[in-house]
Amino acid sequence: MGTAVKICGLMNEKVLPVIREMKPEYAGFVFAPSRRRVSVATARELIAQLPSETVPVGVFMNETVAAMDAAGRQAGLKILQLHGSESAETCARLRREGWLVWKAFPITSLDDLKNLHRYEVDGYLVDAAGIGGAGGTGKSFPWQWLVGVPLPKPLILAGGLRPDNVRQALEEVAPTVVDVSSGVEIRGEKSPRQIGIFIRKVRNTHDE
Ligand SMILES: O=C(O)c1ccccc1NCC(=O)[C@H](O)[C@H](O)COP(=O)(O)O
Repeated sequence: MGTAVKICGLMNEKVLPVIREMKPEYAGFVFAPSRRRVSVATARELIAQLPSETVPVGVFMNETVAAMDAAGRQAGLKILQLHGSESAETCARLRREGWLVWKAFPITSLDDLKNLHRYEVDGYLVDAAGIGGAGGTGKSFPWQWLVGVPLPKPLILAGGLRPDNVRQALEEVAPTVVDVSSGVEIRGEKSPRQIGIFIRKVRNTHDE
């Protein structure tokens, strides 16, 4: 199986044709404070139009279990991605409620990689560190830090990925999923063309 793709920060219907054509494995909806934040109602409308192959992921930062559970049910999410300082116990509670949980870890040094082992979750997302741990910065951390380090799986690589560097990331890190937001935007808006190019690069179906 090849590496899966998550296109994060979907906000409106303009991207739906390319999502329906390319069928990325995951689509992300940001509920955390962000310029990409969507309401539960908007997410619900977009999620209802995703192809069946694309799993909807909700991105939260430091929300209560009750708020995430309610938003997740209303919007029709399948995976909750926790991008703040949520504890291992918060993740465990959500899993007991039946949610699949991806925990995001901002990586600023090799030491940060030790945090992954403190959690038992369904995905370990390593990302560059934005303010308060926020993602969607378009910045990357040195992926070489991941090479040869035993890490729990599935591993989701995020932060500063673009169509022109994603093949290198795949070769160096071989993650389970690559997660992109800024790298498929033009002037702050998701670009259907860049989304298509990115997914083709990952699937190695682009013209060299
Ligand atoms: O995307 C955001 O604006 C965001 C805000 C707050 C917390 C998380 C956020 N995004 C999470 C993601 O999964 C992004 O895809 C990931 O951080 C990669 O972003 P980018 O470097 O822009 O590709």
